[in-house]
Amino acid sequence: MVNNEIGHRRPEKLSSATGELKPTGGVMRRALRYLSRYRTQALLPYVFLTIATLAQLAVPRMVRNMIDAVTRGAIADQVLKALERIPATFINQALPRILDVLNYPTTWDLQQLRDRLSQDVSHAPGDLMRAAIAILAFAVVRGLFAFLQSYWAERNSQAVAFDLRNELYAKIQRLSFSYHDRQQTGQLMVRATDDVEKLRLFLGQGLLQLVGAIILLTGTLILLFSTNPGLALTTLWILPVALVLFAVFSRISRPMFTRVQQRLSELNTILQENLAGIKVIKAFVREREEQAKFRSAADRLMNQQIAIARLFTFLFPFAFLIANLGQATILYAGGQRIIQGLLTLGEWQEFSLYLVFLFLPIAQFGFIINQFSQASASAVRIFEILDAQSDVVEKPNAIVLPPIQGHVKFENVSFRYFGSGEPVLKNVSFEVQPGQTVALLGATGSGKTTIINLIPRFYDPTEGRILIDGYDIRDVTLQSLRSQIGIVLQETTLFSGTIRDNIAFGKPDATMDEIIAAAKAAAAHDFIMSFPQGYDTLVGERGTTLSGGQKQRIALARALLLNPRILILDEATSNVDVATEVQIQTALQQLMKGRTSFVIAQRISTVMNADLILVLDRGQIVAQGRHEDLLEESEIYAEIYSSQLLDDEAQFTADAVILPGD
Ligand SMILES: Nc1ncnc2c1ncn2[C@@H]1O[C@H](COP(=O)(O)OP(=O)(O)OP(=O)(O)O)[C@@H](O)[C@H]1O
Repeated sequence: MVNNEIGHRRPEKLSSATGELKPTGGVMRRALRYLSRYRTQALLPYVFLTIATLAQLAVPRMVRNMIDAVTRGAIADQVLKALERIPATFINQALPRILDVLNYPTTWDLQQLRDRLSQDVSHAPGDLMRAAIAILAFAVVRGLFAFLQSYWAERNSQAVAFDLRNELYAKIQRLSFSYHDRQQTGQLMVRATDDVEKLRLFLGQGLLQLVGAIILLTGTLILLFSTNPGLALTTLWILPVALVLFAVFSRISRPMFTRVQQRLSELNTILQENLAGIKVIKAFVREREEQAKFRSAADRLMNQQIAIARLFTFLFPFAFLIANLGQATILYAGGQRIIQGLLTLGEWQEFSLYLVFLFLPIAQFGFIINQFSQASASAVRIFEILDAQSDVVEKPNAIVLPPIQGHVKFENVSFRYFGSGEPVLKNVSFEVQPGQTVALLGATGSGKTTIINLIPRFYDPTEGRILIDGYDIRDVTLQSLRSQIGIVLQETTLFSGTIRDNIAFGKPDATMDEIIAAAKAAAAHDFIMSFPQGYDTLVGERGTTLSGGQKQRIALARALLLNPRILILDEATSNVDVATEVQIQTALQQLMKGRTSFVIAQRISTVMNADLILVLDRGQIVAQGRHEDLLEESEIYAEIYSSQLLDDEAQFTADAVILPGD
């Protein structure tokens, strides 16, 4: 038995539509690695931040110097005036006490004291000026480095977002069909845009704020304790209280942020489906219901966001209460120490300012934790995609498929879609010689599309194997395999751009002559030339709208340009008129000539001309052979022939009549 190991492989982690996965520290470490790719550039904002924070920390000390200079000068002035009014005998008696109270050496005489007091008075304006200039200088340094820090942080985080978006896009492109079968487009879009933005915000701002807050907190504590350990101790109680407060808030808010992302994804899914299916909605007059569906999703998103806003309106009053209590403690305990002569006015003010610096980082921690929660929830959602394993993987030692002849062999191929119990294909075996045309016939859901999806490895068989020119298609590189297979599906997708770009989609370096030749063979040249801009006519979302038949012929030209040895066609001509049908029919025959072609047949002519007809019934080949033989041998074929194809006979006759002269 040939068991396909790859076919059994399932994605390790299924991307959850609900995003209920728990964020882990590991994902954030991994996200940080994206930042560390930028090495020195990634460190710059942290260097600037440290300088700006140190400048910020210096300011209260300058304020203290300023106040102390002013009070010293003012007190000296008053003492000088008092000394002039008191008789010298009294002063000389009390001099040692006076010197002691003023903190001067008790051995000084009156003249020395006077000189010193005059000096204090005359120095005060200079000290005041110097302190003011220092405050200004520190403010300038802080502002300048804060600017540099923000600029580089933004630059780096944008670079990370750029990398992540590109990686996500590349991965989404690489993931197999079965992954996309299970994913909602809206979900993928939110992950590639909004989730990347959330992670970027944390890497750009949150992380920097965290480091800034840690420096500020540590610096403040060191300065407080070095100034007055006793007073510092009295303020410390606010640290644990604030930490508990913010921890509680972050715990409550974290799941709320995850729910916001889910609601946003739901809203996007509805929006995306509605935009893609706008015609169906209008045709079935479902605008009102769809609007209601959208509105209710928008409502759920809004409610979730309001819930978060409500939570945070509670946080601020609490935070301010703690800050004010801290201030009150400082004012009271500091005031007492001043009365006892243990603290200067300047130190009192310095403490009061540093207290703000103590509280600020703690308040920031609350926000940073929330930002971290949001970012890690988003990172989980992003890495889920990046880690998703494609069901169709290229072997590490895959070889390049050499130019093929087009011999195709299915050996006992069975296939089951992910999540579906019953196999959709059972023991399918057939062989096609180079250049032959294979027509696939069968009731709807019998497995025709599934068979053709296996040839370019959009899915891998669950059992059995497929050989092209004797190569197991799982042993060759996807690029070399798919580039030799041309596919024209019923539903034609054109991309925004010119007609020329669309034809050259699979071979961008094609010359204009090659493009025109392909268009002529696909019976598309004439209608293309009827547009004023010819091959430069814009199509796609904002360009000229082409008819179904025109789009199909562009798709044919696109496949023809690749000159593939194997061709896969899903015949559908129901939406075109007889003349176009004939043109397409001719183009198709042209296209199939000399190539191994697999056609999901709708037309009797295709079936009658086919070298091999595969009749499918519930995933099994119930008959195979040529038309004449099958008509005699297979009851089921005769039935399909009469019920599904015979109706086309009139059409076929009409085509046949027109064809010779075409
Ligand atoms: N992506 C998918 N995931 C799960 N099941 C699928 C998927 N695509 C098709 N199926 C199931 O596999 C079976 C075969 O589908 P397939 O599209 O191959 O039939 P078909 O013969 O091409 O039908 P039709 O003529 O209607 O296009 C069906 O029962 C279908 O429901």
